[in-house]
Amino acid sequence: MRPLIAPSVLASDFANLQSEVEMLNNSQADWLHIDIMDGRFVPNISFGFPVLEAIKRYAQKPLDVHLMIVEPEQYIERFREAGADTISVHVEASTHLHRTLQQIKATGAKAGIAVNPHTSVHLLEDVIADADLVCLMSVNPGFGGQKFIENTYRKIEALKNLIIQRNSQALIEIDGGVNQHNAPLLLEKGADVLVAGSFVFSADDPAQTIADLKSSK
Ligand SMILES: O=C(CO)[C@H](O)[C@H](O)COP(=O)(O)O
Repeated sequence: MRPLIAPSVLASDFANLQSEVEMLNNSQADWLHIDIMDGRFVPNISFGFPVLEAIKRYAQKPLDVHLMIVEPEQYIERFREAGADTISVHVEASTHLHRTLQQIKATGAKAGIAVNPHTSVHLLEDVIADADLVCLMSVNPGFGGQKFIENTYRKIEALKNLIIQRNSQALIEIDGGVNQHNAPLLLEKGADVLVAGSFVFSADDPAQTIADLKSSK
């Protein structure tokens, strides 16, 4: 099956956000990946509700919102109101992850779990059946343009096994350092969704780069 492609808006030109979103509307992108950083969970601050609402005004595709924030449960409803279609919270930031996944679903959004590179996917054993998506970080979160961490391939295999064992419907999303070179092996190992920021937005032709990723095999 062809992968879902979710370009990361973090790497776009914020001074021309409307035209960047329109480019994505006219491309083969499936979702828009939106990174929310609070300067506490990660050592960087990106943007918040007003920018998400602005993106939503122009986006014709689902918004896949990745919360890199502490106490994400405090803001779930507001992110949904601002336009999120999928909301992913970090397992490392969620004391009551099962409850938070139900809270996300109660808003009508899809519920995702994001996992840092150092965190074992086995921690998800008892919640994987409640997740619609697992976002495996293939860089340490906080910044675009970092080098892909090779151990991610092994984690995809372990996660895929867990999903099968627990009869979960969760999609596996890979986020960080994704490019045309590592995409084929990521898909072979079991990835369903590829997030790509700098690889897409630094290309001469971002829409063509998205199309190339979409036809990776
Ligand atoms: O979550 C993120 C950073 O925390 C970004 O989505 C991710 O890094 C994608 O950017 P790039 O493709 O440039 O690595």
